[in-house]
Amino acid sequence: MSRKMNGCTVTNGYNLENGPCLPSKNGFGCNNDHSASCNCYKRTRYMDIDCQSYTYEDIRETSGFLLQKTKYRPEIGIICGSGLGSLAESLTEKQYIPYKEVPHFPVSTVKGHVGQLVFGMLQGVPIMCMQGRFHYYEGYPICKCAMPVRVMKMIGVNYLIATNAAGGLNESYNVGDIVVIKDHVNFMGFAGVNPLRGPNDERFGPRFPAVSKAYNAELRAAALKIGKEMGIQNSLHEGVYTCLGGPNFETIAELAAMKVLGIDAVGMSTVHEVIVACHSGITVFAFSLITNKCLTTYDDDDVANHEEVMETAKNKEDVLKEFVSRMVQHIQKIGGK
Ligand SMILES: O=P(O)(O)O[C@H]1O[C@H](CO)[C@@H](O)[C@H]1O
Ligand code: HPA
Repeated sequence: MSRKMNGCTVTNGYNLENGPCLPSKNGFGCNNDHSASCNCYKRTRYMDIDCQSYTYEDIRETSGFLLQKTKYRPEIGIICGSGLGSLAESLTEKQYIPYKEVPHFPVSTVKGHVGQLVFGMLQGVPIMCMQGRFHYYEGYPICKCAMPVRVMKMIGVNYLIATNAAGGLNESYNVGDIVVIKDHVNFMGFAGVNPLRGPNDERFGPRFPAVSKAYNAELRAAALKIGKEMGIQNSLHEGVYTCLGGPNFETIAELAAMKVLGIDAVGMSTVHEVIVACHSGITVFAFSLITNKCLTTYDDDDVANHEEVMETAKNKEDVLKEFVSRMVQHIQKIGGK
């Protein structure tokens, strides 16, 4: 079926001459004629509709905009998971920048993800915090979900603290526990859904990055030590996380399969951010808050739901703020500013 979109004829979502026809970006990058001189054309001519990566220049435009807007020059970035936006509230001298004001940025559509950047100080350290992240199930291509990590890097961020809400599949986990992520299984990547898919611009990182050490060992060890100091060692674990496409929670059979594969915590985020961080040379620390137990038998009366996820996150707010704050202090000690 053909129709007109942004001045070009689109057939089943494609402008047959120039590749997918992107909506106007409010003057950023697209001049709407979709000719060879148009960034939309340049960005998409080699790619299919699911892989409209941002160019280096796009990311420079976004980071340039932010650097102009804020006096902060953070080396540490934090991504707040579902219901964990309050982590950003620990910052002092806060400056809020809504995503909708930032060129090229997606907007948040999920309950529990405010949709703004928060710049400020934590433990005397400048921080850039995402109060709201992007998930594949929202309809964004996976490279778009991970794009803010490239922006962080260009702003000067060298350490990423990625947080998420996750279901606990490991039977020893309880609701409210913290899992320091030591590794992930990229299920979506098995099917080719990877934020690095598409032409590689070496200025972002190498074509074939190693991700076997994605979750920094020194920071993981520090987190376990901090947990001990806080007296939460019995509810603190190290484990393997996986990201599924969502938005539905998992079936019993899917969970049974994942258990066999050694997965401890199940979510719908983080992996794409960590891959892009790793690609761009950012040191990663990530953890899950276990917001619900994965239900693995057919006779369970309960079912997973987002309200429970949000409620658990709210209940653990204070301990998580303390945990993150101590991690920031540690990172500053070992080299972050
Ligand atoms: O991973 P975060 O963003 O913390 O959110 C998790 O919680 C939501 C489901 O309740 C999903 O978005 C899942 O990914
Ligand atoms: N499954 C997937 N994602 C989640 C869950 C879950 O049980 N809890 C929070 N995010």
